[in-house]
Amino acid sequence: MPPTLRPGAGGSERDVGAESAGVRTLRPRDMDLGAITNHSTLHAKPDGLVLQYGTAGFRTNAEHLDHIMYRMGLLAVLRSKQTKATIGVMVTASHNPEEDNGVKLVDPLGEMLAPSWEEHATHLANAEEQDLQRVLVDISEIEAVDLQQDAFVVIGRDTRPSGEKLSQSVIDGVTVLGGQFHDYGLLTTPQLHYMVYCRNTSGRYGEATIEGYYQKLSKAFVELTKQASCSGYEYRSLKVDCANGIGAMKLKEMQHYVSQGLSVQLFNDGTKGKLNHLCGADFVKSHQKPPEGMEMKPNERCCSFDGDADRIVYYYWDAYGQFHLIDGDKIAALISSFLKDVLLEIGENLNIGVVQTAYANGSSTRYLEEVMKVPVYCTKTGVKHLHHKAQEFDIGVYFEANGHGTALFSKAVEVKIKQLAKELGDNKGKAAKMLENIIDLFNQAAGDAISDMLIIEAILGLKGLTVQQWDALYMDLPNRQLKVKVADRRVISTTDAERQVVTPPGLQKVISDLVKKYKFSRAFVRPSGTEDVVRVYAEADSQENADSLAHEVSLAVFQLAGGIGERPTPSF
Ligand SMILES: CC(=O)N[C@H]1[C@@H](OP(=O)(O)O)O[C@H](CO)[C@@H](O)[C@@H]1O
Ligand SMILES: [Mg+2]
Repeated sequence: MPPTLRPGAGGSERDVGAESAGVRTLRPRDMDLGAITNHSTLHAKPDGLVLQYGTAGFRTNAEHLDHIMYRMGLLAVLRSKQTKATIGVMVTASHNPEEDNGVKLVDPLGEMLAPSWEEHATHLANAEEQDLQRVLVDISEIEAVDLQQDAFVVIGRDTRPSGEKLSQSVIDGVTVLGGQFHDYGLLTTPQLHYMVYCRNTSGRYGEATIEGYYQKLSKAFVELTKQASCSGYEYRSLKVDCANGIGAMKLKEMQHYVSQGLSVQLFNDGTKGKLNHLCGADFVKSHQKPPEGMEMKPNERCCSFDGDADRIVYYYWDAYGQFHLIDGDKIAALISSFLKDVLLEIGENLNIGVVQTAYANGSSTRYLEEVMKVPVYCTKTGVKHLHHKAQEFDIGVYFEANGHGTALFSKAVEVKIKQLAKELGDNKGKAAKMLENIIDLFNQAAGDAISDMLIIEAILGLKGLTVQQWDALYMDLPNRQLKVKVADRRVISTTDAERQVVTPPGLQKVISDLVKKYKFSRAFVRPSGTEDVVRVYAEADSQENADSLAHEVSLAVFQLAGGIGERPTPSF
């Protein structure tokens, strides 16, 4: 029996004298199902549209997302009630084209939504109008949500034109379920994660305002640059491609806080170009070439953010006109080697782990394991998997090859380093203070282009490393990524952190045989969680061989996994 209606929408009206939370948590006055349905008709779901909460939430053309936003507002309230904490909702489609948009929920400690709730999100998003009430009731029951509990939701959005209206639909969903909210408006994705983390740790992590974010990061950064031995102009200037996105606005706001230690020159700042079009971290990484709209001189250190500023990659032209990409793998190598050195200096033996995905370049894994002697772990694609694994170490460094990552420090480590910074003198004390600032500079809620950029700049300055020296840590194996269109990408299932195909039968054997034809080679395929494609990755001893292996694997996918449209042709 569905609960009866109560008049009026939203608010935080209490059901006085209700039974204690537990067995059946739903009571007539807890959810105004009538109002939920009425408002839902204003955010009607297009008939037959099925979307899935993927690697990074829902993402598609912005025109198909209004109902999703409303429903994610509803879900955020339930999650907030259940966790008794502030929940975040970020409206963004990251590196996707400007016409797209998307949404993801942020859990209490600034991390990605728990997997069981991703399933609820998918059910709720795909419920037909007449089933919406039932699905909401089901979720509340399964998760034993105490509907008496207050709910608080914070919302942020990137610069997409559709963002404002879609945020409004989220707010509609939040208020109709009686939730309170704060709309931060324009934010980078990691800034929203930061806000959620701050709010749920009573300000211990930082102040939950944009000013608080700038203050925390810039204070740590400026302290670090004071300790740097190299502070010449070339160490302080950096060119940044902002993908015509939110990163430009936020970096402009932040510029004067860090100007003492860093001078940034912004390109693709959104004044002319289109979001992510021929620029941004994803473009640079996948095309392995510089973005348009950036003036680069040989040996100048440059970097690119993606559309919502949670990824960063570095690069430069050498004196011979060759382009060098420094991706997430090399960022992880720089950071973990720096952390190892600092710990050695302090005399602390902590366990550091580096977490990667199958897309990590084979050379990076070899370098980390064999030269740096740090343990490396491989997880499935998607930051939530890496983040989760990284939490197992005293210090967990995680990066996707595309430049999304950060480092996590256990509470015990943070406390210990703070204490050592106070107690120790001389070089040990200096190193402990350095590490204390580095910890503050990392966004431990999520990978963050601004925070990562400041960390990299600080480390290069402290170590006196040029971009070429950093690049020379190891040589990437030539690699290629391709996409194959198939009728239903779910026919491909994988195991071993996505490095082996399970279905369709026979495909793995073909891939393994192809890989054997080349030297230093590796290849794998997996269905994308953000696009309707199957991704193919290959690496080998030469670019020609990597291209050729990737192409052959694409053909195998096309043939064995129901390819549609044109057969893949060699495109390099
Ligand atoms: C190969 C690749 O770069 N995949 C990206 C991409 O996921 P796919 O599931 O591959 O579409 O978008 C994710 C979200 O931004 C990111 O976490 C991931 O690394
Ligand atoms: Mg992004």
